[in-house]
Amino acid sequence: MTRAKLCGLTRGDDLHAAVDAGADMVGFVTGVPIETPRELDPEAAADLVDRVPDGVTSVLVTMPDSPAAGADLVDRVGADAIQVHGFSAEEIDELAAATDRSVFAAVDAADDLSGYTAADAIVLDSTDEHGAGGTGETHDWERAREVVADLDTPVLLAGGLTPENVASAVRTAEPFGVDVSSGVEEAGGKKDHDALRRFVERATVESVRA
Ligand SMILES: O=C(O)c1ccccc1NCC(=O)[C@H](O)[C@H](O)COP(=O)(O)O
Repeated sequence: MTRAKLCGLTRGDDLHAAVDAGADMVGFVTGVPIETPRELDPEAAADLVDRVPDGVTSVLVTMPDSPAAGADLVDRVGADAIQVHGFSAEEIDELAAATDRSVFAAVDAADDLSGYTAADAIVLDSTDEHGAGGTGETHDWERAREVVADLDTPVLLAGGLTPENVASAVRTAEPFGVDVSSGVEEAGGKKDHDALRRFVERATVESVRA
């Protein structure tokens, strides 16, 4: 069954709704050098991470200055996994060596991914000029399908997914999982609880049919 990662959570009631909707992974954005309504300070992220139930993977989403800084931050926040945007394959190697948490490499779908072998998962995203995610932009799902087929590493398809398009995305790319943030918001940083539920339902129903 396709896994669902619900990302950019900033409020306790949104976390609760994401878990109730059936999220496999929940993401919290901390330590990014761009303006985003989804950013939390590390203490607020740690507080939400503490409230993630067993069986749901907590993910720190960040853009650290160095692999060592990423390893320190994920320890401080206490998340199960660290998702890093904007790192080269060599920096992902260093991060994986510096932490015992899972490492998700968030990369632009157009990038060469062959070197990212140390990552536990690839988040295949649409990124902005800084390498940041949360863009709400889709990318070529046929190319994503080739990436999924070529890599041994699990791929989370991200970028512009919504409750309306996620079934088609899953059918086309057949990823290990899907990742959404802005497509399930009622306003910047605030999730629409009905959209969270519909997103997970449609992502997983489609994968059962496939
Ligand atoms: O959400 C942000 O503002 C953000 C900023 C900097 C780095 C990453 C960020 N978000 C990552 C995600 O929320 C998701 O992993 C992914 O990019 C999907 O975003 P969306 O296209 O909004 O569904």
